[in-house]
Amino acid sequence: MKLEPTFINDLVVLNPAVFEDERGYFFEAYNKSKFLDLGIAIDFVQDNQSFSKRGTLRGLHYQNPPYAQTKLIRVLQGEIMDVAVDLRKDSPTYGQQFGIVLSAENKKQLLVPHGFAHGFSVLSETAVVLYKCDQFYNKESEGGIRFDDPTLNIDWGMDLAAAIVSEKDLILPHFENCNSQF
Ligand SMILES: Cc1cn([C@H]2C[C@H](O)[C@@H](COP(=O)(O)OP(=O)(O)O[C@H]3O[C@H](C)C(=O)[C@H](O)[C@H]3O)O2)c(=O)[nH]c1=O
Repeated sequence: MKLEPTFINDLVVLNPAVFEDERGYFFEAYNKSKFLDLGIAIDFVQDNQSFSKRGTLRGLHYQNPPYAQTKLIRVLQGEIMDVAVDLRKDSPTYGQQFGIVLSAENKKQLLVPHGFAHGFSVLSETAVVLYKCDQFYNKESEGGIRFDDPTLNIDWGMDLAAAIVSEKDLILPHFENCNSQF
């Protein structure tokens, strides 16, 4: 497992050691001891999995403290544009975003710490996304930002006019009005 820092502190990409042979491949997606060796001391408590059709856009979501979540995101099938936005008010990269293509093919994982809004768009026919969380779901603490916020101007890698978005996500506030408490 190799850790690839990004320009945003604590937001990192993880690249697994993949063992391939004539049968296919094997890799350790999570190993607590190896994560500790990389300086990542996280106790995950919940695994989430979602299936989405091409053009689906989920997010941007976060949970406010004390239910803030670190998420370790990977793609089991298909390809997504995964995006995290830094909401930490004291961060030098506050309001800045990082996007990366995660796919079953590249096997990359994105570790999104507390203090970020997270979302993804589906670039393949379908996508199965699995993400580990270090805090349980808490609906009351949920917050979010519109995926098409003009200030963030996120490139989701797709035509937003055709985005498949939940009712809930269509009424999320803009960045400047979000209720983030980080
Ligand atoms: C997140 C979550 C949801 N639910 C229930 C609540 C709803 O009845 C149903 C669908 O939830 P929602 O529409 O919020 O699912 P997504 O839009 O995929 O939400 C996720 O989207 C982006 C990508 C994220 O990063 C968040 O982890 C998460 O908010 O599952 C649960 O029971 N447990 C959970 O942890």
